[in-house]
Amino acid sequence: MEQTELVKPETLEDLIQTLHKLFESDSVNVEEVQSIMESYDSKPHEWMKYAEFDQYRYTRNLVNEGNGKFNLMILCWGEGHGSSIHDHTDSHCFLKLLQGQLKETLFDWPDRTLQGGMLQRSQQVLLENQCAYINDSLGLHRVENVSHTETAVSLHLYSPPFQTCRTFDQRTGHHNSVKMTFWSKFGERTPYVTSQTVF
Ligand SMILES: N[C@@H](CS(=O)O)C(=O)O
Ligand SMILES: [Fe+2]
Repeated sequence: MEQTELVKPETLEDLIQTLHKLFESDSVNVEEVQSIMESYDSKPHEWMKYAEFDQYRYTRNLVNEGNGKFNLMILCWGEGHGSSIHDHTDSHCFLKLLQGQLKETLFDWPDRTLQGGMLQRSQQVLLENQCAYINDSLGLHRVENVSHTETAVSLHLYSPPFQTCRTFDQRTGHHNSVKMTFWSKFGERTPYVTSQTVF
């Protein structure tokens, strides 16, 4: 895999332009994308306009559609908000902390002989500017803002983009397919739909 000459992105806009370049080719260099995302030092004034919080659950705010190659979005987590255990629909998933901390719990895929619930494999707490990576071949995850006093904001890149994923019941391993919605797109609130994903 050829290495692209990577300059540290000073602004969120620089990061987006660099990501467009990295995704021009059809093969994704995971290490390159992860390091370029990690190298951007979060500046709240650059992403504040996308940061919308909801009282009950984390919000997903679309920032850029990556020339169709990826979706870049900002997720805002109120105190104690967390996701279900879920997959990523065979896409690459990069998760960078812009503010606060998030706990990621990795799970093995449930198998038929599931006794005593899905196997929790590992946990990590992601700190500001750190970037994690997952894809379905690595497993499933649950992501939580476990703080009772601080919110968290994270930057996510999914390639290829996807609109549905599967959530898993930790006790039984049974899964449901869910549609994933955006709270806002490009800084504008999306119209409220009753079938908002409780994700
Ligand atoms: N993959 C989740 C967010 S996460 O942090 O797992 C989503 O796109 O809503
Ligand atoms: Fe996820």
